[in-house]
Amino acid sequence: MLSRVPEEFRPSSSDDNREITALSLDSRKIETGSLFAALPSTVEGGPDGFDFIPQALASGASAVLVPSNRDISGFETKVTVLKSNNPRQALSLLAAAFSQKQPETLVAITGTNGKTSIATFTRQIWEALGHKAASLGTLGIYPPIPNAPAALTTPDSIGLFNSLKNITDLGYDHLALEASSHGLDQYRLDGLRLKAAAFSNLSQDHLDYHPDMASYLDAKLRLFHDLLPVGATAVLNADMPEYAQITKICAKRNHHVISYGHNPSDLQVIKQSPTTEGQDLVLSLFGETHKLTLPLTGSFQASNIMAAVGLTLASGAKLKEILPILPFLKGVPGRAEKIGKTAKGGTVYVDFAHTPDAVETIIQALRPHTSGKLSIIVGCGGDRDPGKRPLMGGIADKLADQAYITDDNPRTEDPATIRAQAMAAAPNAIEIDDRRKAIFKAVSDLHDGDLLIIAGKGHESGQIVGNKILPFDDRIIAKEAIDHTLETRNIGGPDRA
Ligand SMILES: CC(=O)N[C@H]1[C@@H](OP(=O)(O)OP(=O)(O)OC[C@H]2O[C@@H](n3ccc(=O)[nH]c3=O)[C@H](O)[C@@H]2O)O[C@H](CO)[C@@H](O)[C@@H]1O[C@H](C)C(=O)N[C@@H](C)C(=O)N[C@H](CCC(=O)O)C(=O)O
Ligand SMILES: Nc1ncnc2c1ncn2[C@@H]1O[C@H](COP(=O)(O)OP(=O)(O)OP(=O)(O)O)[C@@H](O)[C@H]1O
Ligand SMILES: N[C@H](CCC[C@H](N)C(=O)O)C(=O)O
Ligand SMILES: [Mg+2]
Repeated sequence: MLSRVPEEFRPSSSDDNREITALSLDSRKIETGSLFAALPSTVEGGPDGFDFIPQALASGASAVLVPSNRDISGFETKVTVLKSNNPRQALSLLAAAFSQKQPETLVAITGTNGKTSIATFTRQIWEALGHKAASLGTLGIYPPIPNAPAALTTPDSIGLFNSLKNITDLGYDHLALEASSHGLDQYRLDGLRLKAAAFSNLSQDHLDYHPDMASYLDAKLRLFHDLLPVGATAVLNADMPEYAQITKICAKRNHHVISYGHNPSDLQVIKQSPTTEGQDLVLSLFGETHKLTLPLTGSFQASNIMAAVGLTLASGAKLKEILPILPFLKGVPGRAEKIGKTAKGGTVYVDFAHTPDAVETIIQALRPHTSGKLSIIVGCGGDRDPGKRPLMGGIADKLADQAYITDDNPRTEDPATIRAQAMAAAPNAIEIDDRRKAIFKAVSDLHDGDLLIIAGKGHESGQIVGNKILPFDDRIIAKEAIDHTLETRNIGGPDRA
């Protein structure tokens, strides 16, 4: 019988004694005895999973999940048929039922920027408190585990719930995961048993997928509307223009709200003073003043840390236990990560800013650490929101002393066209097609006290060109470029440095 299938999805005929052994949403990856979820594409004109049912059956599928409105007369007698008005959501609930196990303390973070940072800091705080904790998102699963799904920030529901089981089986009972807007919109996370959820901020991204900013926000709000259980904790950025709107949803769901930010809030950043190694903070935490030294560069990291404090409080930790941990937090790979100094004394950072707001944020965050000029390398991803390109180019050009426009991940688009769209709003920028050349040029242009931000790819270890991923790591190339300045100095003598 379909023992692991929740009652609501079982077919009405009860003489079905086939067991479903696994789930799949891809007809090319069917194992014998599995259920094939025949999902319509999320993109207009994309392939329809329904058309691949014959292929799935030929590969040994013993059941299919189909949209309720589809005509199944062709294969009804050959196979168990499950129907749903919302097959993507049904698949997630099935995946949750199949995997069963989830870490006891599970929190999710949504927002345009900051999800990875907040998930990482949350994990670090839990670890320091002695919990076996993990994070899941753009950086994959950390600590790494076998058979982790690759590539997406929020994996597909089958991969996600399978990972939650594996994480739990390995003894991790605390997990912070990233909830992307695609993931929420495609119901990849339905079925999570969340203790808390955070919303970091909203700014333009992904308008290639969401029709407009309102739909983008709606996708993110699903986390609070639909997924965070009644009575659980919502950690909300009080600086967001949408803050009042989100708190209304939370009030309806009887969520306990912990607010954070620079505006009056439970976890309020009152003052930030940049230091050579990070920043000094004055905080008002539930009305009490605290001073804190953070070893992290970038004013935005203070907000991300307050969000992580909110999430760890929501999971039962006490403020007095959390505060002593904060001065020892480590930076997040590829986020405002300092790479080194050139022979002439310029400093190089790598950052994952790939939205207009993040480009602005990182320039403003690192400006106080520059005694000379600040330059930035910016590129824009192909097959992603083209509306971001002139905005990113324009902000870089306006706010930095020198912007360099180069390639990011062109994917299947023409890189020259992408660069031209960014250059259109960046009259003073220098265009260099090859990213490696751009890094070498920008690094060699640095003088004493200057600072360079290499933005867009952060931790990424490859460059996606067409359908290939070519090895490329900004941090490695930046080191090579820095070393080149040091070698050139050694060869030419100090007077040429
Ligand atoms: C645009 C998008 O989000 N697409 C996601 C969506 O794919 P889809 O269902 O639309 O796929 P499709 O190719 O149109 O095919 C339709 C169906 O037919 C099936 N099919 C297709 C061909 C075949 O031979 N056999 C077969 O069964 C497919 O498996 C699929 O179920 O559902 C799939 C399963 O969950 C995802 O893997 C896929 O992510 C693609 C690969 C992707 O690149 N997504 C990116 C944009 C994404 O999700 N990014 C977010 C944002 C990160 C951030 O915050 O910045 C993320 O969470 O990573
Ligand atoms: N709180 C914040 N406010 C504004 N910008 C931020 C904030 N936190 C991080 N950033 C910027 O966004 C970049 C990406 O940060 P992070 O990886 O934490 O975000 P993310 O939401 O996980 O991104 P993605 O959507 O790609 O998963 C950082 O490198 C930084 O430039
Ligand atoms: N999670 C982000 C990553 C973008 C990284 C950037 N390097 C790009 O390729 O645009 C996205 O899928 O939009
Ligand atoms: Mg992320």
